[in-house]
Amino acid sequence: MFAVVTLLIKTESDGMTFFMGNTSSRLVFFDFLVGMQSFKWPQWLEKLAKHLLPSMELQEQYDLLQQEITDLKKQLLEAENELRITRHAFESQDGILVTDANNIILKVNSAFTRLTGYRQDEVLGMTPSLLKSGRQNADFYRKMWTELREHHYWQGEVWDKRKDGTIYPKLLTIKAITDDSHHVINYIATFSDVSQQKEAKENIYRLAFYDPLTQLPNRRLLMDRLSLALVNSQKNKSYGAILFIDLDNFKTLNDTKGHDFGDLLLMEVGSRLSSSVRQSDMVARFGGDEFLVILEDISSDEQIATQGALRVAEKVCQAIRHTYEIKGYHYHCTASIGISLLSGGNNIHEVLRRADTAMYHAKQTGRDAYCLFDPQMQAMIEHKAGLEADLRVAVNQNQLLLYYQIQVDAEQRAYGAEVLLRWLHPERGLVQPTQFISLAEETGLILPIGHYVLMSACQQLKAWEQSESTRDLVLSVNISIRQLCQDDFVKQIKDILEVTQVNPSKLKIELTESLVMDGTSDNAKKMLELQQLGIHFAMDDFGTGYSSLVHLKRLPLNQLKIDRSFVGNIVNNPNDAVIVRAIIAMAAALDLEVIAEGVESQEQMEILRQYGCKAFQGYLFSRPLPLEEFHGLLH
Ligand SMILES: Nc1nc2c(ncn2[C@@H]2O[C@@H]3COP(=O)(O)O[C@H]4[C@@H](O)[C@H](n5cnc6c(=O)[nH]c(N)nc65)O[C@@H]4COP(=O)(O)O[C@H]3[C@H]2O)c(=O)[nH]1
Repeated sequence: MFAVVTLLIKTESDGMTFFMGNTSSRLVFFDFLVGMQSFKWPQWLEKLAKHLLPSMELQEQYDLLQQEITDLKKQLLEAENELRITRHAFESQDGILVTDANNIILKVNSAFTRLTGYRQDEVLGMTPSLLKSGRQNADFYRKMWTELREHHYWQGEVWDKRKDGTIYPKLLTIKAITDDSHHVINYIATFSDVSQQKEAKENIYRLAFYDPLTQLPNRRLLMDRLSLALVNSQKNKSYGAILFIDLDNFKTLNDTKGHDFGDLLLMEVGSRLSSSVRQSDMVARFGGDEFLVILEDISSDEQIATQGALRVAEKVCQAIRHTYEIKGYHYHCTASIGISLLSGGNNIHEVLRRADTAMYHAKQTGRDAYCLFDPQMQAMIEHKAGLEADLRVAVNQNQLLLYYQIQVDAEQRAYGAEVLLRWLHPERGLVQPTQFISLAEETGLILPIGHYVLMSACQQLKAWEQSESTRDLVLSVNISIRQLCQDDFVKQIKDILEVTQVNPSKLKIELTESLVMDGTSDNAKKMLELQQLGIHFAMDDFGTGYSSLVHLKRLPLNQLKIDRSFVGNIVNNPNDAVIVRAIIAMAAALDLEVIAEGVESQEQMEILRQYGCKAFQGYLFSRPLPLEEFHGLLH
């Protein structure tokens, strides 16, 4: 019963070695070294059993063996499948590197070669450190190995170097393989090149946090950094500052030279700002033509911090002031800067509001200036905000009144009047236009106000047609450049003329010199169209702006209005007298009428008359009056 048989069978097809051992009981053991494919088990087993086993036991042993073999075949097929899966997995898209316990490379897959540039034969026997780029320090690797020792697993991003020297980021996973006694026998590292994902992520980040035009941090990133700066300021007990920078007259540049030109200027301003401050300071584009600089940790002394911030503001002003060369043009640009100190107690919106207020103040003081926030400014801003709210109500509640100031000829006969607006405020009383017109312009309220004035003036002209004494009067109406810039301005005037049925030649529109000169040729076209209807145009405050003859010739004007600052000095200041004389001569040469405003004395009138001036307006004849009083003046 105890027959010991050892068989060694080799198949030609698979090169398989197959041992069959002790068959004395049911014990049969097989040792498979390699998988096998086609083997006719039942036939050879039958033959084998016949030779080896006593006949009486033949059937029993045969059945047993057959069962064993069937199980074995099943296991073999399973192992074979697993092997196939492992082979496919090893040849995946991810690089795979297998080392022994000493980190010596045993095997790499073809993706490894594709990703690193190294063939298997070049790396066998080496350690993975040949892939190091040097971007991670020793501490990084120390932590990695600690984790591998403790958890047998590590994953992270690593910058490695390819065979050609290029450095790339990869996502690396390392697993330690252990034997039954928990000793590490291998390390398997899998990795993928994450350059593209990283690049995509960076692009998304750039889009979300950087301004695409200037490449500077945008408002969102700035707000993050500003809140951090406030936290740091509190922690370090030191003062920082923000500079709120707004370019002067940027809109005019954009309108006249086009957006391309404006974009190039913004890019250049951005780079000048960056080079005017320390690397650690942040320059951001806040929006449009507004930039913001955060200066952190200037000093723990408020006075010194203030001085520091003012010095930077001066430097920034200077940098912006240098001439720009854009598309072959030499362009001059300035900025208004508001400064607000950063200290721990403030909140982000408060700091921004203060800087904005100070910037506004810098603009008011004549631009190309910087200004440190002080609480009085706040009061001024609040007053302005109150005025603005009231002005909105004023438009709807008919608190705006038209006053009329007479205009006379050389014989002091009334030939017309200028309409001047007054605001009858329920609490403040009569408010002069100098106190609310620029606010109305800033807020856009000038559009409904201006329309109301024009409509009322035309209605008045129509009413004057009824009376002999007023029938021939011409009414001058001030127009803001914002009104003229409206696309439908011509239509608005035509509609008013249509509704009121007034003679257009009785209406004169007054425009300020500097504003018209700044405007686009579109404005000149609109003026021409209106002039063709019969409307007249006067240039107000003449002599105080650019006084460019070229522009003057291009505009469809009928009258120049000599500014009252020259008229006021005509008696005592020979320079002003010369200017007035020149204006009158020039108007004659250009075939334009001329009127002197602000005539307060007989002496002034005499001199003006001698110079050839034929029309006059001023307190000498009358102050601006309400309609009733103006009528009284005519009779
Ligand atoms: N010192 C002195 N001043 C004299 C004399 N004669 C007249 N004035 C003042 O000079 C200003 C002349 O108006 P402006 O140059 O068009 O300057 C106007 C005009 O630019 C603006 N404005 C007034 N009404 C309107 C309006 O309806 N629309 C627009 N857009 N602006 C207006 O407000 C400015 C100021 O208007 P007012 O305060 O009424 O001031 C008026 C008038 O009261 C004089 O002999 N001496």
